[in-house]
Amino acid sequence: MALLALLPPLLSIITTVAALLATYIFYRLFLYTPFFSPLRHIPGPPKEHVVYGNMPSIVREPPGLLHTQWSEKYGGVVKYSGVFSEDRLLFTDPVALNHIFSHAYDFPKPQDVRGELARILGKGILFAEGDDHKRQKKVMNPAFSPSHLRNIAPTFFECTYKLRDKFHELIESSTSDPSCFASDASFATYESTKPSGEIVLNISTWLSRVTLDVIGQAGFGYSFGAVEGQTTVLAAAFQKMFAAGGTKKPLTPFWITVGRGLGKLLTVMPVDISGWLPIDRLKRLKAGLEALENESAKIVQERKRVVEAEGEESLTSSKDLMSLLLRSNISGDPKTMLTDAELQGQMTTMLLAGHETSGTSLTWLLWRLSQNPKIQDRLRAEVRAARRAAIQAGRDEISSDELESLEYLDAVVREILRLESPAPATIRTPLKDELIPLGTPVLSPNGDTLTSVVVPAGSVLFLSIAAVNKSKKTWGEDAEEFRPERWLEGKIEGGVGVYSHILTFLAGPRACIGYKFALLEIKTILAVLIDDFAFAEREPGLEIERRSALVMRSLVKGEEHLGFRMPLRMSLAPKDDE
Ligand code: HEM
Repeated sequence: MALLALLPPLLSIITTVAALLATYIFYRLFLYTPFFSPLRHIPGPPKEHVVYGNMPSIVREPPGLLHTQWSEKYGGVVKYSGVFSEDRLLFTDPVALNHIFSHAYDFPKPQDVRGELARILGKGILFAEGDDHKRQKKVMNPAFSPSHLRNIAPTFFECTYKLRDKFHELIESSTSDPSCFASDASFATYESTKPSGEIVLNISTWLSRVTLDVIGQAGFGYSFGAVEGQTTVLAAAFQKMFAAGGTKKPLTPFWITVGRGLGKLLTVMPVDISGWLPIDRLKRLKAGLEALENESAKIVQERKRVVEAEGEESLTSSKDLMSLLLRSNISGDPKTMLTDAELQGQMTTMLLAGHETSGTSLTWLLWRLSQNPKIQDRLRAEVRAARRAAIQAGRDEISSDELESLEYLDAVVREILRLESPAPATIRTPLKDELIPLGTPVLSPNGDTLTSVVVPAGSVLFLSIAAVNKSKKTWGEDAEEFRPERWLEGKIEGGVGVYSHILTFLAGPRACIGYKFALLEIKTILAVLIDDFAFAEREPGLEIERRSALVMRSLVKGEEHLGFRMPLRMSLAPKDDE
């Protein structure tokens, strides 16, 4: 009876809450953005969908395309709608971007985009914020200095030689990869008609393996043996994660909305409930991350044990980044020392940040070269001339400094990093209301000229790397073309970034700490491979699609169901006198 008496007031509370919620949703969806949002004066495309905002066309088009088009049409700051009609600000104006990146600590990554990765990498530099980040960066900087990179350059060559030898073995035994073809029948046709000395390989798998070996060896003195086909616990963890991190189907606005809602929920929950959710992808990601965390902890502990048993000298002969970190941690100021958890966080961070990024850059690069035999020839001639000079000087190989001085190699690498940035964008949110200056004013919908914009605390700022790197204003009408020669034609004006006017490695205190490592790694792998091998498309004009899955991956158009791949024809490169 008593319970029954409670029913009417309970019902009335539920009705009131539901009515308030409905009113709030109506206000957010229909009234807030056009009439009350402080961002309503910023130009941008009309909202397409009441719940999904502009997401339907963003997911329909190739990654970054709409952001590039919007910034061309509306200017360096554009307002568009995300899921739940959340206002998003797209910034491409170089002055605005410099302001945001140079005040990096006032514009951290939003909590919900940090997601699951941050749970494991939380103690590493990528997700550290404020003073923690400054302290970690100070300890880590020496490990990425040019002099230290010179020391680890031989490791880059050693790992690449293993890949080169493997490719020779596969060409000699005429072993193509059947998974590069749409069907058994098309593989059989290729096998029966192929020119002698040619094979087809999924180049992205091999480049992913070699960059894993490089970061394992140069980063931690750890041998993944990925090119040789070994399966270590760490390599298996990676495999799990990247299988989980990518989806061959484009995400629909509905699933993006669910994903964002879930991300927000997970960040506000006091306990980690992600393992209980019946989502296979999340479970695999979590299992991979946990294995990664456990193995990293073991490696760090083993290193520390050796240092404790044998003294600091045990590190002197080791050239990997972790040894250097341990050394600067021991000899540095105790106040700035990294904790064990932070050391381990750096290891998982570098494995994640420094492996597939370089691997996919190389994949896109070999694809572009496969379409451009003339660029391949010019690059090969430059590398061979440098090798001949090194051999005449009594050395086996070109030095890292000589590699750095090769102009055309440098132009090719800059061009691929401009055009095919592994990360297409990043997101930031201001901690407090901010006034962001614009280098070029934009016109608001009511005709006012805006020379700066006020962004309230908590706004979502979408910083499109792709749009900046392909801006016609900076790069000219052929901005979308792969044309390394542009880097040899004189001074480039405009753009923004820590490296070469491009945003690929971002800018300011939160720019990629490993970018010089990545440049040397990419140049080494490319120089070794291009000297020995020639690359061509599987079929002339084969269409390749881009899909953003942690990094920008490749799919063959019409064969998307077969997963991320980059099938290329490979043969021995002609000798100089041929
Ligand atoms: C082509 C290769 C690479 C690209 C395009 C790249 C790009 C980036 C980008 C865009 C960020 C900033 C992410 C954000 O804050 O939203 C970043 C951060 C970072 N990268 Fe790289 N990266 C590459 C290779 C590497 C390598 C080889 C390493 C390590 C050996 C590395 C280590 C890091 C670390 C530790 C951070 C965090 C820096 C911080 O927050 O202060 N990266 N990278």
